[in-house]
Amino acid sequence: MEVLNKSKLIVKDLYKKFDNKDILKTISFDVKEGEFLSVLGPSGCGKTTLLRILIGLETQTSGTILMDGEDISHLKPDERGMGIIFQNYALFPNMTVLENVEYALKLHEQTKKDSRKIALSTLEAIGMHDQINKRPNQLSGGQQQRVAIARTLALNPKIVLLDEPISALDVSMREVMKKELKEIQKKFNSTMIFITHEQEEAFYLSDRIMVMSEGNIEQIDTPRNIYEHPANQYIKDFVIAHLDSKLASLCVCTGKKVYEE
Ligand SMILES: Nc1ncnc2c1ncn2[C@@H]1O[C@H](COP(=O)(O)OP(=O)(O)OP(=O)(O)O)[C@@H](O)[C@H]1O
Repeated sequence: MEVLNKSKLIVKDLYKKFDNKDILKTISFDVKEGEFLSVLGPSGCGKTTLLRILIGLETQTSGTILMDGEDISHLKPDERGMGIIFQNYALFPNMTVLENVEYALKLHEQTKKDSRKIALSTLEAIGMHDQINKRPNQLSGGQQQRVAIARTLALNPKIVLLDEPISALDVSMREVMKKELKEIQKKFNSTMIFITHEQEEAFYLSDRIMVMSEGNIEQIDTPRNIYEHPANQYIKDFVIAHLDSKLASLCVCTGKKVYEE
């Protein structure tokens, strides 16, 4: 594999088997500093397993994970400096928005003293500063997801992993969150790995997309290169045909391209 100096994360020969079944079939890839990488694939292709191994909730059968050049393969989740955002928000229902964001900051020695200040400035950056005294059940799904994002970003993680974070939202809110997520990533200059089975989401949000099937990487490239130069028949069927059928008429109507430049 081409090893790039600017890589934030390098995954080398990652292999995972469950019950004698190969789930990740010796995959290698890198993620660059500040990059938004989507992992796109159908249900069961190994996306969640990959994400759980990256964050340390699952152990790989073999292979190495390097962050900033350091081998983190066997570190505990809280030693890896990664943040994770789940589909179901996972907010504490009995805490206010501010308390939810402050909670984890108070647990860390480096951020304990300034926890309120950091929580408030992150909520402000994410546009939730006028909701800080509300509890999660007083917020819309999109607002709850923004609080979950603020809670993760407040800790200043080296990499943010997003596990289908907008899938649970209704269609119109998904469109809003897609745009917001892109703005938030630019504002915080975060390195993000985004898990999704939605082709349009991946094409809209990503600098690069890693398309997976059955534990293999089928193609990893920019949306434009994947669209214009699909690597194989699988990409043509799973990605291009889907985008063409869903978006072609829309693009003709709006004059937009399938991918953002
Ligand atoms: N703890 C486990 N024990 C045994 N098999 C597992 C375990 N976790 C996942 N698998 C299997 O690994 C394969 C990949 O699952 P994984 O959840 O990583 O896929 P996915 O692409 O994230 O799918 P989805 O989008 O449905 O979550 C599946 O066949 C699944 O049954």
